[in-house]
Amino acid sequence: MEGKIIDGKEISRQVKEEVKSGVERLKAEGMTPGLAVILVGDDPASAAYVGSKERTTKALGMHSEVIRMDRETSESALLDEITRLNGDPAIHGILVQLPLPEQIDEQRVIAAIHPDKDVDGFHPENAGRLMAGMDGFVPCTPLGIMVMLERSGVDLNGKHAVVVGRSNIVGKPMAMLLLQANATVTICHSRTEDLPAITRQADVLVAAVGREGMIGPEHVKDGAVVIDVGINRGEDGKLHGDVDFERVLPAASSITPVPGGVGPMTIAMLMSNTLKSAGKALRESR
Ligand SMILES: Nc1nc(=O)c2c([nH]1)NC[C@@H]1CN(c3ccc(C(=O)N[C@@H](CCC(=O)O)C(=O)O)cc3)C=[N+]21
Repeated sequence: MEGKIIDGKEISRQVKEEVKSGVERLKAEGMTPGLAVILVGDDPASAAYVGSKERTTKALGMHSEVIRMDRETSESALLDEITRLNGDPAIHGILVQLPLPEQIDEQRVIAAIHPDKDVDGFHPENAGRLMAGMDGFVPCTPLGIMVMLERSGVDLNGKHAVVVGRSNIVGKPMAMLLLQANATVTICHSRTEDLPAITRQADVLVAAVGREGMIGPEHVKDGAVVIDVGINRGEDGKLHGDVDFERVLPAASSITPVPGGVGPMTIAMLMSNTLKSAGKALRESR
């Protein structure tokens, strides 16, 4: 292990370099991986994320298509767009930026994406595959966290991993991946009684609650590895994690910062999932 602060930016750079080489190999075989991102509405944070995904996709040599739809767009118009992309051979990954406006049912939209193009790993088929230990797309944030842990030399075997948060996007798949890596896993959430008593048992603590600075030193055992999934835009306009970084830092054996931790890994794994999808499409076309 190197420094105490896990450098997500640096690890994401390495992953992206590896993806870039993979893209070059596929292109030499006549296959260009393609990612389509659908953005509904004009929320500035969502627009910024989509812009960053588009830039990264192009920088790695992949084909990028961004579809911007009006905030008033109907669910059926969005479903039609997904159906078109499901049938487009130049597109290997489809991502619908969340959250969606309230007239649109997120679950129905996610279920409409072909599971083989679901590079977010949000489709129920991929969720089921993860739970069953079958190959499929794994959600980018938890997958990125596993890569960070591996490349920082964190051994999960037999360790107690505590995940705070039970979303389909982070908490639940994170718990599955940690379990697969032979950790003993506990999932905590907003109704958990005496949260600090449980998180203090964690050798590895993953905070995915969505509340700035929620995890303080009283939640952390000495020597724990602390992973901060929070992306809260503070009143100061800056990004803050779910972990009170400065106060938790002394106890942690290693810790991810925000920004520069989990966020960049999420985008890197999206690129990796898109490459994986294109590789599979190429193999299946021969
Ligand atoms: N269908 C879908 N898939 C997603 O993967 C998805 C989504 N919807 N909706 C929104 C969330 C959020 N998300 C982030 C990705 C990268 C950073 C990231 O790179 N953050 C940088 C800083 C960026 C900044 O400064 O604003 C960092 O933490 O260092 C953050 C957040 C993906 N999401």
